[in-house]
Amino acid sequence: MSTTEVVFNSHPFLFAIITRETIQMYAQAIHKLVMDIACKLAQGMGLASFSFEGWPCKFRINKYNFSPKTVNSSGVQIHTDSGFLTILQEDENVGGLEVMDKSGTFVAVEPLPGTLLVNLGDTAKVWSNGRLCNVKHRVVCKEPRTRMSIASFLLGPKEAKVEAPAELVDSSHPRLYVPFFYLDYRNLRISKELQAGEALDFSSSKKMNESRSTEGLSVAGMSNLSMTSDSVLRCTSMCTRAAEYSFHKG
Ligand SMILES: O=C(O)CCC(=O)C(=O)O
Ligand SMILES: [Fe+2]
Repeated sequence: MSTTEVVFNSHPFLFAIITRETIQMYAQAIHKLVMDIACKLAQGMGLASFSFEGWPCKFRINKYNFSPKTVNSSGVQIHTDSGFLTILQEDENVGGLEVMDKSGTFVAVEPLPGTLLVNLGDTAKVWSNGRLCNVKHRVVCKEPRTRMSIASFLLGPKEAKVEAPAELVDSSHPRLYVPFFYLDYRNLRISKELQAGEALDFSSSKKMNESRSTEGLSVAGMSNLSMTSDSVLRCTSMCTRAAEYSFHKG
């Protein structure tokens, strides 16, 4: 049976309170859940045999150093997640997460102990040819208390391009996005400071046709960009990445 290999990158203080075994168990359980949900989404779109095996996952522990001075300011600025799907384990006591609804209004997500929150990212929108929606969200400091959250991400494929499977493309659903490599897309979001899904325009088939450009637009937009940490842009000094773990089936 394969195991989940966990690559650690942790703040030293965490090891005092969380053991390696606990982290490994969490990673295994959340990996299974992430894959189950992704497969069910694919099944729901008639793609029962689509496999997300090998798509990288990671989870991150966020620590928000909220204080009386930071009330009403931004903990994490508006963004979409770049990957396929995210499972959020919110702080059970301290709220602050807000998601944007269809009308563009931010709605607060109140803490609900014992629950997990699932949201979809840019990769899901491209992969589903626009059927699944990426969700804009942010974190605002509501009260002067330290806030912790765990965000687990199913990212995009490493070797293959992000693209809608042929079954989701036909004459009434033309391909909305020119296929691209996930890492190129993440780098583009960072370098252009377009963290709320706008970077998808660089791969939009419609925009490319309008500008009578070809695939070159995505290549020009997405190549030769160096990789940096996307926490640099999204997080304020209030939010630190206390730990990050990458995991995959090995
Ligand atoms: O801390 C939260 O509730 C949200 C974190 C988040 O949106 C992210 O890490 O992408
Ligand atoms: Fe997020």
